[in-house]
Amino acid sequence: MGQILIEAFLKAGALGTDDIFIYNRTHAKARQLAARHPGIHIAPNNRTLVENSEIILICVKPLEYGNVLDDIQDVVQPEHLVISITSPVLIRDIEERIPAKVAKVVPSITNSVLCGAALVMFGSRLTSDDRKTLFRLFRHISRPIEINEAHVRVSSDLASCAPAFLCLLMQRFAESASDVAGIPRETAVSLVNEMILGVGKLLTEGGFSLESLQERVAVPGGVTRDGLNVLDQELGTVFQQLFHMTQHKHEKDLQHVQRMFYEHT
Ligand SMILES: NC(=O)C1=CN([C@@H]2O[C@H](COP(=O)(O)OP(=O)(O)OC[C@H]3O[C@@H](n4cnc5c(N)ncnc54)[C@H](OP(=O)(O)O)[C@@H]3O)[C@@H](O)[C@H]2O)C=CC1
Repeated sequence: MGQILIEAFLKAGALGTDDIFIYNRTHAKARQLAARHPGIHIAPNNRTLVENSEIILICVKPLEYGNVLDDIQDVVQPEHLVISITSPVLIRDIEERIPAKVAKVVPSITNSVLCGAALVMFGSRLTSDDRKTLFRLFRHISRPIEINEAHVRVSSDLASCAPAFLCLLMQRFAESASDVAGIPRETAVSLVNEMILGVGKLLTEGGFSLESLQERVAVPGGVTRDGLNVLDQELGTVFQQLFHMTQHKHEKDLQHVQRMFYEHT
């Protein structure tokens, strides 16, 4: 995600390569990224990165947060803006460990094409100017939407996991078309891909809502209306089950991450 975010900010012209310092545990990965974007600075460690930066994005897996905060806690200052991109590490737990202003922004792979939402949550130390700075930065690559941290899991499901969920649904959709009606799979996939792009535009730029688009396409007694009825009946509680699973996993992850996190204090 760190790489995706850097490349999105560069693509959008929000930052120049000279503005960016990176550090990665496996140094070769940082070198590869810097080689692709000459001008990016490679820091030798997390401490030096912080000493050279105003805004710091932590893009490691949840269980690595403790290590990164250990690395930086002596050098990070109250004026630094530290942004976490992970759901199960709570803002208040980071604030307890470092004196910086802390925010959480959960991006989505859709941000790599400068689309989709970024979920924004503010810690207690950000001023209104800091909030504007953060929104301005992420507006270059996404539609930043402020959410309550208590809803981070379900919001991430909808904004960040959903590209994968939707691709599975669309894959099944195309495969079934091929199985039942004999259309070549590649043709079915191309039709579905183009349709999804069009639906995205209709919902974001075309003035349609989820409901009004269904109404617009489905005429009473027509095949779309019958298709909607089949979907309505057969989908049952599948999405409720999905969200129960992610909520349950989030609770377990929170407990696990918090245990690991406080082992570092
Ligand atoms: N994947 C997604 O779509 C999304 C992910 N996220 C969040 O982003 C975070 C990262 O996920 P993702 O990019 O998929 O994970 P990856 O494992 O692909 O990337 C994590 C990177 O962090 C590096 N790293 C680990 N420990 C340290 C350390 N102590 N100091 C410096 N670098 C370190 C790893 O280096 P090494 O090469 O040595 O392993 C690796 O390159 C997660 O917390 C996830 O929840 C948020 C939104 C969407």
